[in-house]
Amino acid sequence: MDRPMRVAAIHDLSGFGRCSLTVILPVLSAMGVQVCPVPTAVFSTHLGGLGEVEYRDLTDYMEPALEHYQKLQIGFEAIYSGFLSTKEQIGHCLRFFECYPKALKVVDPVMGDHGKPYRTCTPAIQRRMGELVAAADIITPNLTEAAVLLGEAYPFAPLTRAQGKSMLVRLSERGPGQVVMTGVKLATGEMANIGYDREKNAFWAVDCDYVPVSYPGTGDIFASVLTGGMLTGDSLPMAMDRATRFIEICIKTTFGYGSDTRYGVMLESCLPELMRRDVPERYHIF
Ligand SMILES: Nc1ncnc2c1ncn2[C@@H]1O[C@H](COP(=O)(O)OP(=O)(O)O)[C@@H](O)[C@H]1O
Ligand SMILES: Cc1ncc(COP(=O)(O)O)c(C=O)c1O
Repeated sequence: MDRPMRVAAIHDLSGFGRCSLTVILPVLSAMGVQVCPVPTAVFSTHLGGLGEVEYRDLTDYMEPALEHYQKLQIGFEAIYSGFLSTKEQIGHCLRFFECYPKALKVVDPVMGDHGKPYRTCTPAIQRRMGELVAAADIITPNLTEAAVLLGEAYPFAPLTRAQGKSMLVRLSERGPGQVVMTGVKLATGEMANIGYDREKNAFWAVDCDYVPVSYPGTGDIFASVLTGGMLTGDSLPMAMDRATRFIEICIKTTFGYGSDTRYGVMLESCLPELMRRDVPERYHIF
């Protein structure tokens, strides 16, 4: 190949606060993957507690941008979607999928956290997100999003291994051959990222060294490192492990400095870690 792997990244652009395209671009570039951002909206900051946000919707931009790429015969090895603010944007993501049938289709179904949908995530978006998930190869819901996709109540109690596996399998039955659930509290007391590969009939877990603080953008960093790993030769558990370990470094660094949590993790100091490409070995069979 005469160029790096290339990803169309369909997400919002939050200017301040280190989430969505603001972290996805540097993460994938550091991993040697070219990103073509397809912004769905521009926000002055993310929506997590930084006051009245200045906002421009870009739903109308998505289809013409796709047509332009098609006209130029630009190839993409992956189409990766995240935070979507209107149900029409989900239709545009599906068009990207149709136009690039060979691309790896990664859907981070950003809809909520801690048992609650985000205020922008209307019932219509929740319904259509199911269609996008059905067309995906890999999905990366947190536990809240997994429950929404399955139409179940959020499980407040820690999950047993059997419950975790059952959720992974049932999500995979909706379409995607690989499912990774993030931030799962297990009955063993661990917090883990758990994954399932339907074709290989394999279940994986990577334990997280939990830090008692929450930052915006960690889900986006997780899914982008996972995507970068999958495009550059990692197996699913290796990519899960790489993503988990990298966020852990970002979180510990940021927590150590005691920075305002609303400003996100100190990605800039941690990016060199992603370039090392050591072989992950902390994952285990779930
Ligand atoms: N406080 C934390 N301590 C350790 N790891 C964390 C913490 N917060 C997030 N992570 C890591 O980042 C991943 C994604 O974060 P999560 O909060 O689950 O995503 P989302 O932002 O989509 O809800 C987690 O699965 C975990 O690996
Ligand atoms: C505008 C916007 N995009 C994306 C995200 C996703 O962030 P996370 O990676 O924490 O799920 C958020 C969360 O605050 C957000 O407000």
